[in-house]
Amino acid sequence: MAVYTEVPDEDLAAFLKAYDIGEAVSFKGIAEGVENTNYLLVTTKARFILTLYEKRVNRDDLPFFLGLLEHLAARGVTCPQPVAARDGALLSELCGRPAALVTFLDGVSVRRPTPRQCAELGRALADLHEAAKGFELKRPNALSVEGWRRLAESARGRSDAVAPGLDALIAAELAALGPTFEGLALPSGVIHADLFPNNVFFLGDRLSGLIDFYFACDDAFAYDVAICLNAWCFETTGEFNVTKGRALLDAYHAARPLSEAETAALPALARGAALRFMLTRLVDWLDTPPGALVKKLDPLEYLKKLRFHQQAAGLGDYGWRP
Ligand SMILES: Nc1ncnc2c1ncn2[C@@H]1O[C@H](COP(=O)(O)OP(=O)(O)OP(=O)(O)O)[C@@H](O)[C@H]1O
Ligand SMILES: N[C@@H](CCO)C(=O)O
Repeated sequence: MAVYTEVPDEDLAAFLKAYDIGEAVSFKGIAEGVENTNYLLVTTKARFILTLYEKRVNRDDLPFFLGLLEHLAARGVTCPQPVAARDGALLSELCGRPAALVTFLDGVSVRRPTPRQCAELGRALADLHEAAKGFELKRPNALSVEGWRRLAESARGRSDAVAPGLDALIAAELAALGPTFEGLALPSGVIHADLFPNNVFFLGDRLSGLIDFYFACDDAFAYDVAICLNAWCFETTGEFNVTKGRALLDAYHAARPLSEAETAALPALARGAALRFMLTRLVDWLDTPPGALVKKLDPLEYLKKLRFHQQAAGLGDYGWRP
């Protein structure tokens, strides 16, 4: 579930008065997602997604996210477009939360992507990196090394209950990866930073849209590639699928060639990306009260990926060469 905030009918009606989007025909909470509250709103004119921004989204970041969607849509990326109220505002307030309406995208997300779909994703990621160039707002990555250290601190003394030895492993990874990440000087710009299969829509094998830009930030493009390798190219059994990895990297590289420095950094970036998602999942796992109506994501899935990257000797283990 991700309906943290129930919107009473009268509040919705008052909210909609500010928009010129027709009369509401239906309004339903969307079960998927873990971060924000999302509703599907159908009006006499079109379908929309109404998002109420919850705990992890900082209100000050919303102009970045909504402005980015406008910038990308104007450059041919199929992503939700913010809908302005009559007074031109993209951001509003509903039930005490910041709220925005965006356009509805057609398509379905896939659970087990095929190599063909990994290739589509690779190309779309490269196009996204190119299209975001020139976006004037900046947002540092709050979940880079400093963020990992904060998460590790919050889990310290509790993580061994999730997996024996996890506290020590996290400390060792931070010591090994921290300086590497802080010293990276790779081509950077706006990255999505959470482009998991549930945030990508397909119509058949054709990628039809990208959603959920609420972790987007300025960071190394190759780090975004590494996040996607983790999210798209491992099997549910925990093995890295070299065919999917090759498909994703070939397609990305064809659209935005990776430099030598970027390719050399990929294994370390993938290891850092695995640590990042393991940590956010771990802290959510530890802090979510039993019985809370939210789907907890398994930190151990990312521990397995992290172990794969720890043992990888180089790009050869990913089955790819530029
Ligand atoms: N513009 C859109 N068009 C169509 N469906 C959408 C759109 N935005 C969101 N959805 C639907 O709502 C669901 C949740 O959205 P989203 O992924 O943005 O939520 P979230 O809480 O930020 O999730 P998470 O961070 O866990 O991925 C999506 O899986 C999708 O089904
Ligand atoms: N994509 C994230 C959750 C949403 O931010 C994960 O799978 O851990």
